[in-house]
Amino acid sequence: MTVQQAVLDATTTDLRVPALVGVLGGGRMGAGIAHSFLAAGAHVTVVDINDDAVAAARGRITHDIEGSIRRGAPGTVDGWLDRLTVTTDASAFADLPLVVEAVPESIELKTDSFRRIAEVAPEAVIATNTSSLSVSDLAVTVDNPVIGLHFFNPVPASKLVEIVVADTTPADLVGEARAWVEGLGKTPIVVADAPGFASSRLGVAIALEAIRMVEEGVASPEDIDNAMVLGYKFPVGPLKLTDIVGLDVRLGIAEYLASTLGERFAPPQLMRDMVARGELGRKSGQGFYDYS
Ligand SMILES: NC(=O)c1ccc[n+]([C@@H]2O[C@H](COP(=O)([O-])OP(=O)(O)OC[C@H]3O[C@@H](n4cnc5c(N)ncnc54)[C@H](O)[C@@H]3O)[C@@H](O)[C@H]2O)c1
Repeated sequence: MTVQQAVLDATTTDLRVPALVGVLGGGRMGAGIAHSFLAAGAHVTVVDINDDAVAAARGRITHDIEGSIRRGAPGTVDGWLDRLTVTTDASAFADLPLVVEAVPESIELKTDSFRRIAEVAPEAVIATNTSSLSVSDLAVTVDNPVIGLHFFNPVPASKLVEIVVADTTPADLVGEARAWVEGLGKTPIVVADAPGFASSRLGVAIALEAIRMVEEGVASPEDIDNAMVLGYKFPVGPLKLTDIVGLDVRLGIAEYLASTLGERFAPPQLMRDMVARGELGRKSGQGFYDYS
């Protein structure tokens, strides 16, 4: 289907997201983001780095589509796939109104990616899925309008999207982004471009205090998690969640927050020791809990 046909289609349907959406990087998050926009009726173009990555991205998105159809979403797997293009050719982003950047978390890689998007789509809104980098620092590399759209993992099941407002984000784009997120069936929260945004900052703060409590022998990991699950209705305790996210990942975030927001985010010694021992949580078989 041509771009023009797609736009024509969109004018006859009731889309609450842009009719044509690009996603740079079809990994864990990019594939989920592509799936969400497909579910909302958009035509989605995913660009990844080589043929293997393209095949893997297509596989992840197809898997998510099959899940949606199984759970009763309208249409057929093939019908959804007709609206999906996965390619290594970034010029496929030409003329798209929105490109979501979901490449790995590296400032060099992301600024380079922003420039590549701007070259082929100088008018596009660029939305970054960064979980920790400054959106304002990324935005200065291009003339395009830029905003943060911080999706959560796994994207299909997560209802939250943080809209991160950079220094240069146009005010009307914040309202548009809210409408897009609602159009995806998710709930937006709007946050300033501060380190850790809202979710990582608060989530990591609670986890660090829980780890200090284990370190000080206040209670066992199970009992600390139960305090929050049963006492405060957390769906998962802060230590179990740290195991799921990965102690190394959370250590990196804590170090970044300590360097930007101050000593209150300094990682506890127990956390450093566990990471040094390779106790990274669920993925390594051992964290605050034993998964072996
Ligand atoms: N994984 C999470 O839980 C999570 C949650 C929220 C936000 N994020 C953020 O989302 C972003 C992506 O994370 P992820 O977990 O999906 O990573 P990932 O490693 O699963 O996927 C990254 C994808 O980008 C592709 N890629 C690498 N270099 C590229 C390039 N130059 N051009 C095009 N594609 C390229 C890779 O081939 C891969 O498919 C990061 O900024 C991360 O911080 C991750």
